[in-house]
Amino acid sequence: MTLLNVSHLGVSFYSKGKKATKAINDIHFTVNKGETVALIGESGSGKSVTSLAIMDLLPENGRVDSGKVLFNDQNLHDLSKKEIQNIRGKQISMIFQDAMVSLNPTIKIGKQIADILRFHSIVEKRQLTQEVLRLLSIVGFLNPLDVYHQYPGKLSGGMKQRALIAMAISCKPALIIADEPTTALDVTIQKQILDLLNEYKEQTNTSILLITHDFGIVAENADRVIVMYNGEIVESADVFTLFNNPIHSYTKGLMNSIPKIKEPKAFLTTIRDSEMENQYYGGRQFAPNRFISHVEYDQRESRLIEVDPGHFVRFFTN
Ligand SMILES: Nc1ncnc2c1ncn2[C@@H]1O[C@H](COP(=O)(O)OP(=O)(O)OP(=O)(O)O)[C@@H](O)[C@H]1O
Repeated sequence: MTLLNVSHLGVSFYSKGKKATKAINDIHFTVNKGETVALIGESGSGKSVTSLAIMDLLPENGRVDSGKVLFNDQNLHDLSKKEIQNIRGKQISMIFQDAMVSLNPTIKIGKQIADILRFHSIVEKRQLTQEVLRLLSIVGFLNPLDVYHQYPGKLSGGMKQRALIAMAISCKPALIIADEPTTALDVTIQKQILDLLNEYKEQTNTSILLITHDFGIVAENADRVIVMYNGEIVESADVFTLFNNPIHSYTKGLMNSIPKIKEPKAFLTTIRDSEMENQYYGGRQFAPNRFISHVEYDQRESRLIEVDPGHFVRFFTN
């Protein structure tokens, strides 16, 4: 059952005296109930702008110039400020990479979680503390009372992410948008945090939109994958299909740039031009690709074409 339906979403940024710049174009995907969908792409590909546009949280100079975001069949962009505020945090919550952006350093953890519960009237006042302690223990704190009375600055990176997850799940949201939730953490803690999110998802049938640049994280956590490049979706499929049969040359290049333990480091993180050379599939030319100039690209049309059931690839159509 579809929970989130993003259709033909486009966002541009405007700055005085300059031409508007398109950050994302024709973004089109769904998230079903209980599903984890990963948005993956290099830095600047438009992952964060997509999630901010969904939540109506774009910076002032950013504007949605096309498309719709249906959440439970309701277009979020038709709602008043107050209505969308009620959905944010309660039905859709966000976890960001940098916990200190979301946690107020001057307020104790327990009060910050209690404030959310109070804002959305989730439990009665006399049950607030008990509920906060319950949430802190769900996210793995063995000493919830100590954490309740801590300021965020006293917690390690992993503990801060746990506290953020406690905040994110406090209102039992239907959808969690996790934007690089573990990028700042070391690998062991990263796994613990993602396992925690997955466990919660399994138990509650919550949906997750996971934003990452890490194919390893995608392989272990996502049901479906959307590959973004230069503000557009270039390929999307279920995780098994994408890993076993990537089609777009950009997806292949991105996969080959995953660090391999035995290769020298200098070789690892760039997508080699040779991997982008095969520009055609079944007689159709991939769009976009780095062998085509901006000018030519602007003059041509492209769209996602379903090459196999549920497997979409972007090709030029003219
Ligand atoms: N406030 C802004 N003003 C102008 N352009 C912006 C603004 N925020 C983002 N952009 C542009 O939108 C495009 C997409 O950026 P976005 O942050 O979504 O990329 P990303 O894939 O999330 O990258 P990262 O992984 O580095 O966060 C980029 O070209 C970026 O320069």
